Amino acid sequence: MSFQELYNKHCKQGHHYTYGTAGFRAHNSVLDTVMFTTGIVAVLRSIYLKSKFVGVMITASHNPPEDNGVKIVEPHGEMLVQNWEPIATKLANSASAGFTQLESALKAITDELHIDTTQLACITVARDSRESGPRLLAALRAGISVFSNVKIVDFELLTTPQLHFLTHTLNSSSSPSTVKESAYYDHFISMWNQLTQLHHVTELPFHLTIDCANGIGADKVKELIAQAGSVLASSLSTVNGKTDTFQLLNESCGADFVKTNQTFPANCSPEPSQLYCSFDGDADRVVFYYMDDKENKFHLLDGDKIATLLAKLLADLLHQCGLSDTLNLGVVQTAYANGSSTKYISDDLKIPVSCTKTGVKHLHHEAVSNYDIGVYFEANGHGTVIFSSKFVETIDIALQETSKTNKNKHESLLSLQLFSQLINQTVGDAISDMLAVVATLSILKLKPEDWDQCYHDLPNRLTKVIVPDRSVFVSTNAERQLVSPEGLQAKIDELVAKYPKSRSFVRASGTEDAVRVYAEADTTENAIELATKVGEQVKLHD
Ligand SMILES: CC(=O)N[C@H]1[C@@H](OP(=O)(O)O)O[C@H](CO)[C@@H](O)[C@@H]1O
Ligand SMILES: [Mg+2]
Repeated sequence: MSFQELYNKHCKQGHHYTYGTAGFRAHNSVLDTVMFTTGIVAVLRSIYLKSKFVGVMITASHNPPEDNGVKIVEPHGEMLVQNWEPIATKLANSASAGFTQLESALKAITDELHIDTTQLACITVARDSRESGPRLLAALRAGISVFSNVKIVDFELLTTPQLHFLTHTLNSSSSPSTVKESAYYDHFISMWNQLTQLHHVTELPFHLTIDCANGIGADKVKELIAQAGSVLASSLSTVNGKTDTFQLLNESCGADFVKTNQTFPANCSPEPSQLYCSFDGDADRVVFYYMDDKENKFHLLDGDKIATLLAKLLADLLHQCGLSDTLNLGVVQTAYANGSSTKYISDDLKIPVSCTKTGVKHLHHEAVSNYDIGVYFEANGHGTVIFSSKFVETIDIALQETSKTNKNKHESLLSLQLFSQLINQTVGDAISDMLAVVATLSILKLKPEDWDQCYHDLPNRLTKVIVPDRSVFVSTNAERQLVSPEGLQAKIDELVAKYPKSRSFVRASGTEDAVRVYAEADTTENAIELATKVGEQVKLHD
């Protein structure tokens, strides 16, 4: 089919698209056009990067089942570079205006970036378990097929982090055609086995129940457990694993549900002191929780608690190897991190903390730019740890120089090395993060309550306000202050001054048509009251 025939078959006019916090996301019925143009963008990006594999993931993560979305993965597994987001947006909105507009926008981009569209493009694609996935994949493939010299590796159903990992693996491999999904399980199981054997872990200090949000993570974590040894198989079980009942995706379960409602998901019968975790719809985020044995209350162990647990272990290991002054460790958070966690990291752990804008692409960038070991997590459980090339070289050399007779140092160096590979460094990964947390708790012999003791969360509230035009809410200072609408920040400051230990900020969501209000204070009542009052001010200023 010609370019125009493909366009006519898959594209509709009239919808306005924006590449948001995590790519394009909307109701599936309006997404065919943007799938088509994202196929084109991925081809251009691959050619621009000299035929490296570029990934395209079709998912809408924690959104409702009828939504879907698409995001582009860079060759080494990062999110699409930010200066290409306007290109993706421009092509989508040109296609939405008409075929001639799309054709001329494409020509302008290829001319400006000197892209020769006859060169080879290499693309990896995958989708989550949503019902609209196959139809949207067809639109994406149609966009890719506008170009004649393309190699596509279709991994079919994957979690988002699996696609990131496999795209990176393909680009690093001397024989890409041999890279299969199994490379993911082989790698993480091998690292888990080596790390836990080094520390003589023969059983976990708890049973872990994994809520899979009825999403793609269910099939994939079951595959991992089936292939892993008996330690995991005997201590891990899954609930909410119905990937084939589309309408159940994220329904009363999953990381977003648990974090927002601060309660157990459906189909989970909690037992005191056992550990639980929830994935989101595409398994790139995870939160943990448990029920205490005194009051049988729900306790959330969110992204902040994960970050502090991992940062503490890594800081201790660095100290044991005598490398604390050579390799710098830092934690990256967003404004949504609980104030108590930030205080604990800087005052008690004495580890530097930075704050960035919402969205893992921002945290990742900050971690890579500043630290040899960069621990970054959003409070909602998105995150990972990245390790610099200096870290890799330093540990390699130290391992060669340290004799095995210096058992403690040798073991700490090896632990750091294995840990850096047990974590999926390309992007936050619910499965890999879960393994890292479980390994840490098992090595340190911590029960859920012990982990929770490091600091106590300040009571907080996150709410949404629907406004006619969220684009008027412009923020600065890592989204902690508003510059527009005029006068609103002063009102927020006035309100915050009235509550002890309080903090509040407002920002436009990048994934939903809403403005988010966050508030924390000394008591739950005060946090709720502050969030409500700030929300009222937002409504007055829209
Ligand atoms: C407060 C919050 O949780 N925001 C989420 C949400 O972004 P918003 O831009 O706030 O809609 O979705 C993002 C993508 O999944 C995630 O990275 C981010 O943390
Ligand atoms: Mg997700």
